[in-house]
Amino acid sequence: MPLQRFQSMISRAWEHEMSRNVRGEAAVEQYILALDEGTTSCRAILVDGRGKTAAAAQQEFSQYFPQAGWVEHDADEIWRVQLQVMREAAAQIDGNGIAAIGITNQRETVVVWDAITGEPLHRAIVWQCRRTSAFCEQLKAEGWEAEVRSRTGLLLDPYFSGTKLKWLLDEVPGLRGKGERGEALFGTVDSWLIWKLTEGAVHATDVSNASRTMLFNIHSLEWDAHILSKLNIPEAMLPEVKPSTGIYGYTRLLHDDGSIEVPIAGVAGDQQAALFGQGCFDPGMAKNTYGTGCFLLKNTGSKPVQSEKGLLATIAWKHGDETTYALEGSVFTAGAVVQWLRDGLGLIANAAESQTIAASVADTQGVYFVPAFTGLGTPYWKPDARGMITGLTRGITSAHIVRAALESIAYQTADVLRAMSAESGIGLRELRIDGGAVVNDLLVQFQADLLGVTVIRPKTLETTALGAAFLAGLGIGFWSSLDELRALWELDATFTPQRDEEWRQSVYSGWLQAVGYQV
Ligand SMILES: Nc1ncnc2c1ncn2[C@@H]1O[C@H](COP(=O)(O)OP(=O)(O)O)[C@@H](O)[C@H]1O
Ligand SMILES: O=P(O)(O)OC[C@H](O)CO
Repeated sequence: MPLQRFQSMISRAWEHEMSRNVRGEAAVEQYILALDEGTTSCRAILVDGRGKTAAAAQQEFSQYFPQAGWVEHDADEIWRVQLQVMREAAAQIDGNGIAAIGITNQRETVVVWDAITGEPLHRAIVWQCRRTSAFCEQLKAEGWEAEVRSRTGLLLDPYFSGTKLKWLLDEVPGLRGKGERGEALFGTVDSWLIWKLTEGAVHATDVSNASRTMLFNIHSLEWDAHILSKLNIPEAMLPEVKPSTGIYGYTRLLHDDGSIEVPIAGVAGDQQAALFGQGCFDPGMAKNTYGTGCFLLKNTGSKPVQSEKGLLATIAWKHGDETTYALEGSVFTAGAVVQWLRDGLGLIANAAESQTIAASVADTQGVYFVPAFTGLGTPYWKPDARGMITGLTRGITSAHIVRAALESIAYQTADVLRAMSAESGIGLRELRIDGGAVVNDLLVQFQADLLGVTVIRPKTLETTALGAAFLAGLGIGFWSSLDELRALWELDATFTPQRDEEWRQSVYSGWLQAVGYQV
C-alpha cells in the first residue's frame, strides 16, 4: 500500500479513537509531548494539533569544565531534570491527553552506563569537549580522514562521539570488558533518555543521532564495522538504530503513580529536529539554529552530498522507508558567548541585556571577537584554536565588547553560508532561523545585513521541540502528512538587509583577518 494512503488510514483510525474514550464519553484534547534536551537546559513542551505550544517547562543543568577545552555533563542530573520538566509540563493538562512523546537532544554527547544498575559509568563527554584532539590528529596522519568522510559523511574532529567513546573505553577501568559482554551500554543522550523512560527495556537511537557518532555508515544505515574495529569499540554496547518516526517503546513515568503508559514515537538530534520543525521538507530549504552553538542545515533530499568545503553530510531523518539527508555547517560557540559575557566577565546581568548594551554603541569601532573557546568548526575545523579579541584601542568600552560578541555569532554564520554557497554554486535567497538567541533583534538584523539575505523568524521559536513533536505525531498518525505539517508553520518577522555590499565586504574582511590569526 502506498505510504501516504497507509498514513491517512492510520490517521482516520486515530481520529476515530480520539473522538471517544472507553466509556463512550467525548475524549479530552490530545497533545504531543516533546522532550528537548539541549546543551544547557532540558525542556518539555506540549504541542496541540495546530502545532501551538499548550504548556512548557524548562530547567538548566550543571556544566563541568574539568580541564581547558574539556566539557562534561552529569547524565543522572540530565535525567532527573528532564523527568521533572516532563512531569511539570504534563501536570498542566489532563494526563490522558498525551498521545505520544517525541525526543530531541544535544547530539554527539556520549553517555556510558551499567546495563544492570542503570548507573552512568562516567560523566557524559559533551560534544564541545576537545579531549581527543591529539588522537584525531594521529588518525589524520594515518590517512583515516578520507575513510571517515566517505563512510560517515563527517570529518575527523573531536566533536563527534566515536573518539570520545574510545577515550572512555581506554580510560575507565573495566569498561571495555563490560562493553564486550553487553554489561555496559553506550548512547547519545536520546538513547539514555529512551532507556530511562522505558525503565531499561529499550536501548535504541534514531538514524539522525547515529549519523553524528562517526561510527555509522550513512549509506548502508548500519554501524560501520571498519571504523568500530579501528577504534576498538565493541558493537555489543551500541544501541539499535531505528527510523526517526515510529514507536520505540512506552513509558509509565509521566506521573509518579505509573498510571498512564505513553508511546515514545519520534526521535531526532536537535538540529535535524529543528530542520523538520521549520518545515524544511524539500531539497534546498535551510535553517540556522542559534543556541549554545549555531547549526545551519540544508535539506539535500534522498542523497548525501559530500562536501569539499568543510561541511558535513548528515542524515536529517528517516520517515517510513525514506531517508532524507542534509548538509550541515557547525559553529561551536554562539549563544555560549553571551553566557560567557554574563558568567565569565560579568558584563551583562542576563542574556537579554546583551541587546540593550550592544545597541548603546553604533558599531564595534573595529573590535572583533573570535569566540573559539572550544576550537572552530565549519569551515576551519581547528580543534585547538582559542578565543581572541582584536582591534582594542583606548576608546573601547564594555559595550563594544558585548556588541562584538553578538556580531561574532553572525560572522561565523556568514563563514558557513559562504562555504555552502561555494559548495553548490547557489546562494540562499532566504534563511529561516530559530533557537534561544534569535529573540535578539539586533543580532538578527545584523545577520541579515551581513549576509545580504532576508532572514525569516517563525512564530514558534521552539522549533526543535516542534520538530520532535511533528516526528512523534507522524509516528502515531496524529498528523498524517508533511503537507499537513507544512501548513502549521507561521511567520513572526522578516529582517531584510539594510546595508550595501561595500559595507558588507569591509566588515567581513575585518572578521576574516581576525579569525585568520587562529587558523
Ligand atoms: N536575548 C538574547 N540574546 C542573545 N543570546 C541569547 C538571548 N537569550 C538567550 N540567548 C542565548 O541562547 C542560548 C540558549 O538557547 P537554547 O536554544 O536554549 O540553547 P541550547 O539548546 O543549546 O541549550 C544561550 O546560549 C543564551 O546565551
Ligand atoms: O544544544 P544545542 O541546541 O546547542 O545543540 C547542540 C548540537 O546538537 C551539537 O551538535
